[in-house]
Parts: sequence; structure tokens; C-alpha cells
Amino acid sequence: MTLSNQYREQKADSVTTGTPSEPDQHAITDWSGTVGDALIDDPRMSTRNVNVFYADNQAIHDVSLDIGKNEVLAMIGPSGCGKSTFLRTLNRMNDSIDICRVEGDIVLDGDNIYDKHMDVVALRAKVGMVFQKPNPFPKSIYDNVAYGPRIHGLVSRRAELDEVVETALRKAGLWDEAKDRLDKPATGLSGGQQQRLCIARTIAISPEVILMDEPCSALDPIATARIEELIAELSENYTIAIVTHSMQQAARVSHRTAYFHLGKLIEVGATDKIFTSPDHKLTEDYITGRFG
Ligand SMILES: Nc1ncnc2c1ncn2[C@@H]1O[C@H](COP(=O)(O)OP(=O)(O)OP(=O)(O)O)[C@@H](O)[C@H]1O
Repeated sequence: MTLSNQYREQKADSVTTGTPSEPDQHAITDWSGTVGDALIDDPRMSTRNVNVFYADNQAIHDVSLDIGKNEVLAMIGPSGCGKSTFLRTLNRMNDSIDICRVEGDIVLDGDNIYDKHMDVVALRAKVGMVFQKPNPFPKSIYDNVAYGPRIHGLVSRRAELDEVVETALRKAGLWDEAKDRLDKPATGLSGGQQQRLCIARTIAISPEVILMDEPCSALDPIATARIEELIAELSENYTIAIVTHSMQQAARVSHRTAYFHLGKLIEVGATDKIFTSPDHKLTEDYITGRFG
């Protein structure tokens, strides 16, 4: 066989199999389970043997992970590894995707959140979510924050509602900037202020857990720093799980870090350890920038 024919055959082979002719250094070859401290004592939320499918495509493989009380857990990993999919299972946001199927146990306060008797509206009040792009309602600043307490019937009198709104805005670090314009449209706030408003909206219904899916990706460095400070303050009262593409951000804000790769939870541990001496080669390759 001539060299050029050999090359053509190799290339055809790599195209039909979808794999490069060199072995993929980042494939998971010797899978023997998650490395590190995925399970902890007295967690706020527990997930066991979670598998997630989009039709026939399995996006999450057998993930078992606990999230502690007053803990900030960062989820990192290359694009498409399943971070957002896993995060969204924690308050059943995936329910809105017809082709999505979740298997396994996810427990909050002793209840499996996928139990058929689970009240999903009540669940989402306990497990709130902040999205990548700030998404205030087209209403006033006040009404954005008051919306949740009103629909969940948490307050009966206007004075009580005023107090809930003020407390949530204070906790979200937005009170001083917003107090003189509470009746103005929320869409008039800057991007960073809108994201803090969305955090205030989440806090206003007293959740136990706050899920954050790349909450700073649409923000400038100053607004990002403000949200990161806020995450540290909020962790005194809430459990926070955050998906981030920024390893610096994960290192700055989280107590524990979970590294996902091709839908598997490769390694979990104290953030300092994950970023200085990870045990798994794939974690090391990712945090040292060899891929991702
Ligand atoms: N709505 C959907 N329908 C079908 N497949 C989906 C859907 N959402 C995600 N997936 C698939 O699930 C896998 C994991 O995607 P996911 O968005 O959870 O990854 P990710 O790690 O959060 O990625 P990124 O960092 O790029 O946001 C990918 O293969 C993706 O194509």
C-alpha cells in the first residue's frame, strides 16, 4: 500500500468511527468511580446514582454527590460535560424538556424530589435558581422581589411584604442602589444590578438551596466581583451550587469543587486540594489548562 493510500484509509477510519487515529488522551479509559469526598456527613442535599438521558443520549452517568449545609459547591469541567444538566436535576428544571429522563435518587430534607407526590412549585421555592443571563420580569424592582412571596402566600399585609422586599434587597447587596427607585422598571438596572435583583428575587422566598448556572458570564469584572462577594455572604445562610467556566471563580468562591468529564463525576474535594493537588489525571489536565 502506498503511503497516500494508507493515510486515506486511516483518515476514513477516523471519520467513520468518529475518533482520531491517535488515542484520545482525555477519554475515560479506566473508570472505577468518583475519586475523593463525594459523600459527606449531614448533607443538605444528596444525589445517588443519578443518570440523565436526552432521548437515547446519556448526559449524566451514575453520579452520587452530597452538598453540605452552608457550603458553596462549584461544578467545573469542559463544555458539554453535563454540569448544567446535573445542576438542573436538583430542582427538576429538566422537567420542562420532553426528551429528558432522570433516574436515581435526589433527596432534600428526607424527601426524594422525583417522587410523584412532590409539589414541584414548593420544591422550586426551596431550591431557587439564578441563570446565566439576568432575567428580571418586565415589572418594577419592587414587584420583581415581591412576586415570589405573593404567589407562595408568604405574607398577608403590605407592611410585611415591604419588609421582605427590603431584607431580600439588602441581602443581595442592592438596597442602597434600589431603595429610591423601587417603583421603576427592573429592566432599567445595569446587568450586574439585574443579576443581584434576580438573586434578591430568589432569596425573598427563603430557599434552602440556591443553584447558580454561570451567574457572572454576562457581567463585567466589577459586577462579577460584587456577585462573588455576595456568594460568600450568602453561604452563611444558604447552600449554594454553582456551575462556572472560570476556574479562578471556582477557586475564589467555593468550599468544595466537583470536576465533571463526559457526563461522569471524576473527582470531588476541598477546593484548595482540587486546584493544588488533584488525585485524578483528568482533573489535573483540566485545571492546568491542557484541555477544556
Ligand atoms: N435540551 C437538550 N436536549 C438534548 N440534549 C441536550 C440538551 N441540553 C443538553 N444536552 C446535551 O447534554 C450534554 C451535556 O450538556 P450540558 O449543557 O449539561 O453541559 P455543560 O457541561 O453544562 O456544557 P457548557 O459548559 O457548554 O454549558 C451535551 O451532550 C448536550 O448536547
